[in-house]
Amino acid sequence: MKLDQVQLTNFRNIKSASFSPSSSLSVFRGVNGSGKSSIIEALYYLGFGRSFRTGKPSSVIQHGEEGFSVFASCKDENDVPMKLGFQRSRSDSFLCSINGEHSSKLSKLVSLVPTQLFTPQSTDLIIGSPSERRKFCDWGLFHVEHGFQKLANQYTKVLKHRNALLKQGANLQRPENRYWEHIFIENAEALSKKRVAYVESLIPIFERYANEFLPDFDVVLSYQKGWEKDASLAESLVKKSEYDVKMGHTTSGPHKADVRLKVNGVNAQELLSRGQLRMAVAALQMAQTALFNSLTNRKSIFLLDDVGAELDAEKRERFIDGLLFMDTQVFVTAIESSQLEFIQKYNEKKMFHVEHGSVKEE
Ligand SMILES: Nc1ncnc2c1ncn2[C@@H]1O[C@H](COP(=O)(O)OP(=O)(O)OP(=O)(O)O)[C@@H](O)[C@H]1O
Repeated sequence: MKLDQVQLTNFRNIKSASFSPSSSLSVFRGVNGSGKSSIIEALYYLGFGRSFRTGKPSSVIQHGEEGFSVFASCKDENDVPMKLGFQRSRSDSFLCSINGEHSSKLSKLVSLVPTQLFTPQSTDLIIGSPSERRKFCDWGLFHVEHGFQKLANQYTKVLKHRNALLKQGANLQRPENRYWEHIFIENAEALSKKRVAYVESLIPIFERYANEFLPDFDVVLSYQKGWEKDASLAESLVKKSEYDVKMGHTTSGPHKADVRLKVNGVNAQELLSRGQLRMAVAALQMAQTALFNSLTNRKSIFLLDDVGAELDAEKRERFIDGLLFMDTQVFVTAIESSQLEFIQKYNEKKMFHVEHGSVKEE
């Protein structure tokens, strides 16, 4: 999917803006507060239906206005034109639209716009909680495996049910609860199997990028299933049954899984500098992009906000080179053009100047 026209209305300081991005690289330049990140945030809405900067959607709506909208026309993989949109109002309701058809279901829209984001905060993928890494893994699965979302939703439902039983002090090993335990294990193992297979496919691709971005380190990626290594989930649940009742929730299962990154044998954050952590994130996202391309034959969108922050010029160039090589549609923001001198070499690019919420092609 490539966006060829974008229209924003009442989005933060952008009253109304319309631009035609390059199918390859689009660069947005402007001073602090001009509206660059808002453009990235608006595009992110098409890929995720939410902001990456705030959990309060009303903060995104322009002061004094009732709602914002993001519309894009694009071409799908078979070059068929499509019109996509996302609107949100202060009453907290949202509406997605695909070729003029409105819906309050997000999954169809976001499945059409596979998007990844890299910002100075992206190191959270490594130093943040395991849920960040599960989300990363599930993004890939959502976009490559039809039916994955249904499986993940089903698991969340049965987990909730199991936790409710635990809160009531129920012993889940007793015969009257065996049915629920069976359903839980079945769903948990199905979800876990998908994740294990996905990370296994990702590892060799990631290692290639890690060698390129962090050549001085021995970087190892692995998946931890969320229960004892050498036991089955059923065995772990039996072992933890008393503890789970005491805690009032389930402490084994894919909701406790993690994707670990070890560098020279220790956790990545113990050894890598902030810039190196960013490079590790870049390698993970490049690997995800490459795997997505090879499994789906589709192309994705990559948003790079504030690319100058803590990535040296050579790494910035390597990152963007790699993404463009994979035919990704890349959107980049930067304050200074000096941060992106290397982009002179790309023939296919568009430069935009952002000033007080207005966007002009240069
Ligand atoms: N709901 C809103 N309505 C109107 N303006 C807003 C709203 N939310 C934020 N702003 C303003 O929008 C402007 C653009 O912010 P944005 O983060 O997009 O800037 P930026 O160009 O990325 O800046 P920087 O280079 O500092 O990161 C800021 O001046 C901000 O105060």
